[in-house]
Amino acid sequence: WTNSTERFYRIPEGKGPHSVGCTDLMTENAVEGSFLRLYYPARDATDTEEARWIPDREYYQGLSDFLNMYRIVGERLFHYYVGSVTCPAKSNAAFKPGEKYPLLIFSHGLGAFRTIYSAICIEMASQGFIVAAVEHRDESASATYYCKRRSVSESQEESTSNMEKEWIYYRKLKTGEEERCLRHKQVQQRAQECIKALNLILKISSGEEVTNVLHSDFDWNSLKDSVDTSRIAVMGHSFGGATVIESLSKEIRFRCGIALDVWMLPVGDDIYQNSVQQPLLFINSEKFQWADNILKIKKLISNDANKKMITIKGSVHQSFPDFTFVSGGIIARFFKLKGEIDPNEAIDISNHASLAFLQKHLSLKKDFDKWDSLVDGIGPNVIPGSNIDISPAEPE
Ligand SMILES: CCN(CC)CCN(C[C@]12C[C@](c3ccc(C(F)(F)F)cc3)(C1)C2)C(=O)Cn1c(SCc2ccc(F)cc2)nc(=O)c2c1C=CC2
Repeated sequence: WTNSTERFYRIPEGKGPHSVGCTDLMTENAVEGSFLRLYYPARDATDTEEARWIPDREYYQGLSDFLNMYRIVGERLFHYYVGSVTCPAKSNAAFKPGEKYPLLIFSHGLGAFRTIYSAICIEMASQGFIVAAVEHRDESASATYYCKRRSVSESQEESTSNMEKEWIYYRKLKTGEEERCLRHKQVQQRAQECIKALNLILKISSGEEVTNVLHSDFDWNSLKDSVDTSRIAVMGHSFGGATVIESLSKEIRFRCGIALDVWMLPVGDDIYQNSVQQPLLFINSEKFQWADNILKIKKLISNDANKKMITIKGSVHQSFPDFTFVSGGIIARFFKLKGEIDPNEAIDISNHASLAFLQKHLSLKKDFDKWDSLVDGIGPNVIPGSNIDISPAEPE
């Protein structure tokens, strides 16, 4: 939330050569369907307006639940402070045809949902990626929904659309419930949803007709032959980082992965038996990580030159989601939404390292290799490996 001096806090625009559009896609009228926000290179358009950052008020209710606030308090606070925030992508703007773009699948964190990593997704789209930010239905999102077809009798007049939104809210851990077990089950579902989203986007690129149960005037046929099917990667934050690891181990078409401040708890032990062959970049914040988590990352990296870890100095866990840009003052400090490093600087380091890593492992023909040094942890505010000391304590 911004007080008067910070009213200019906005989610940063993409810095690449392309304008960015975004549109929502939901298939099937069931929880098993796909739900994603697509960010894509768009034709320059002045007439289209920016997309709403948090599109439904139920997301505020879900965030209140997740943050253990009373819904009537949280819902109004969020509506008042961020209800009018837009993300710097043109809603349903015309897709820019003409080249095949690499594809990025993005997986959100615990208590998050598909729209709140727009700074990362918009930057990637502006640099020439098609980005599908999936919304998980594993009850780890603050809120999500699917469209249930209303029975004929209920939909009174023709005018009211015969679709109603069936909301699924964040599932808290029950007392006595073992967290690792729940999160391991959820990460499997999350990986399946990333693979389903991949198949859906490939189906659209192949020219097949898909039904979008969310009626928007976006022309999905314009995406025919738009995806470079040999250049596909998966990216995610925290729980979404664990989803990256699980997705790589299950789907070889994901050529590489990027895990932002990964939460390793949900990852099963089988992963450490060389189940991840693809290149993998871990980009950590300075403050979130702890020894056990770093140990698991190191076990996964173990002497594989294509698996790397870097840490952004002065950053925090919330340096990756968008709240770090739209918040300020006491709230930002109370919830640790910003680190010592300027939020824009932190996200630039993360995005530039990501682009250099993607160029290398997707053999892109771009100039992202100018940021190669960041992937080796060389540059301002970045270090190789982790700042967490895990050397086993010397015997007293
Ligand atoms: C409350 C008790 N506890 C429930 C388990 C939540 C504890 N918590 C720290 C929080 C998230 C916090 C947050 C956000 C956003 C505002 C806002 F006001 F700006 F909206 C405020 C306060 C509260 C910082 C996290 O869960 C951190 N975390 C996250 S945060 C992802 C997220 C969620 C909602 C957002 F709006 C933005 C980002 N994603 C993960 O995958 C994992 C973890 C931890 C392990 C795995």
